Amino acid sequence: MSEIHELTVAELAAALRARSLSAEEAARHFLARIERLDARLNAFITVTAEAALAQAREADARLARGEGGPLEGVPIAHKDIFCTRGVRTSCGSRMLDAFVAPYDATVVERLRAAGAVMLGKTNMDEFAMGSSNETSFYGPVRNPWDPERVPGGSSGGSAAAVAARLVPAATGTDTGGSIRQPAALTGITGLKPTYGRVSRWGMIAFASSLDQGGPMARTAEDCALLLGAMAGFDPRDSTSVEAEVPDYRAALEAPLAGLRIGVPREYFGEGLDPAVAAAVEAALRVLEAEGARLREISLPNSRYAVPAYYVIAPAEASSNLARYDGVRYGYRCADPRDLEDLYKRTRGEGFGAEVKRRIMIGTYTLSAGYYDAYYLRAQRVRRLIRDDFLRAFEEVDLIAGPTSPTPAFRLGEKTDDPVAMYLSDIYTIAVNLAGLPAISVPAGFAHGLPVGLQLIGRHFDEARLLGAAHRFQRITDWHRRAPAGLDG
Ligand SMILES: NC(=O)C[C@H](N)C(=O)O
Repeated sequence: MSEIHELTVAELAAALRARSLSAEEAARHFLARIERLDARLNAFITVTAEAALAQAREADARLARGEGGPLEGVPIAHKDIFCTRGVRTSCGSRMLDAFVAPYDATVVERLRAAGAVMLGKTNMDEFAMGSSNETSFYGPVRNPWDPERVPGGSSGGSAAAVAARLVPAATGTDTGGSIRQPAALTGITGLKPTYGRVSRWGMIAFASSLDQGGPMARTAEDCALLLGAMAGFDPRDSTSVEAEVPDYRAALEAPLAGLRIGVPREYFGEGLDPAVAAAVEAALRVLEAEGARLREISLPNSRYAVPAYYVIAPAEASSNLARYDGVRYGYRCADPRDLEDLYKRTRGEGFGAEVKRRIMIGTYTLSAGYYDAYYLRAQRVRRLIRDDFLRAFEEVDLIAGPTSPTPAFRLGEKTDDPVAMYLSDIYTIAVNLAGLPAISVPAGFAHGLPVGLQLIGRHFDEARLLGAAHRFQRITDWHRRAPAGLDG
């Protein structure tokens, strides 16, 4: 058997079920790796070693009785945006540095019920606002492929942990690209499900009409396994959809032959690194050689996606983050003079610069006199963007293009230029505005750094997305490449 940390979730689950490996052994192996390597990466905010070993022993007992769920004994990590009962849930912010969640998020509960063992909580941009993990109160995460570079964000800790084989899979959330962009920049696979597919209950809110949790792992097959456990209706989330959860794993072997793939002209324009374009084009040729039929399409409103998002997401954020007032829970400033002083200093000291910027933008665009000019117009643009996709999906089954316009950039490179940072999500944001599912799959290298191919599907067509990604991974080995130098 190969080294434990080289096994995929599917392989680990099979080895555990066959009892050629115990859940306790697996947990100890990954915990030791985290202990040895994470000081360099900063991928974890909290490691829950003792609880993990206790969960692993329970999994072993169930496996010994021939019981247990599909992920029984498989170690995972949760982005620190998911509430975990009795465990700090910081959302990457000083505001929640001391917050211990009183309950588990639905995603946490479901993965636990499927048998997964939680090793800890991963680092992230503060309140998921960022594309580089540099806005975290706990410091930046480093990219395992090059420690001078960012892993992407906001689920950068989950991405780095999976890429460095500190854990075989992790959860992430994606509001404008936060699963797919870090997956692309670290050479792993990440799926953003359809809005409403996965419950947002217990997932700390950033922009509620866009936020969606999803799996991050090395392979599409593993993402299928995780999504199967995470997805489904939840009466506690009014936006979760009452639609049956298909057997994603069973749908993996659907052939690529005959699949109609649209390639948007707008995704290959200005700002795209030519080396990234070359890798993505080569990946498209691979799909074509397998029988997929490529055709150029147009998504004419693409260029309005980033501006519309940066009106809508901050507006929702300013409303969601109003709850952090020093009264109910979270950070409270010392010795407030009166209520106003309590509010001002709590929020002034508890939030970082990027979060404050978004709260101010959102408050501005929602204020009387500006609401129609900004918020309402952005909502109309959102509809046009969604219509572009729906029209395209009358002619094609999937849409393919780059996930990110560049590979991983250097730490500090974009921190003084928010617009440059926001443009990292130029190909991912429209998908959230339209509520569609999309996956990023490793598709080669540019300047020695991983490149992601993005596949976008129709609403609730995750099975087809995962199938196409899986077939691609059967004939390529980009997803098997591991960053060098970590174990040296
Ligand atoms: N949360 C996300 O999906 C990331 C996006 N870059 C943002 O800062 O809003």
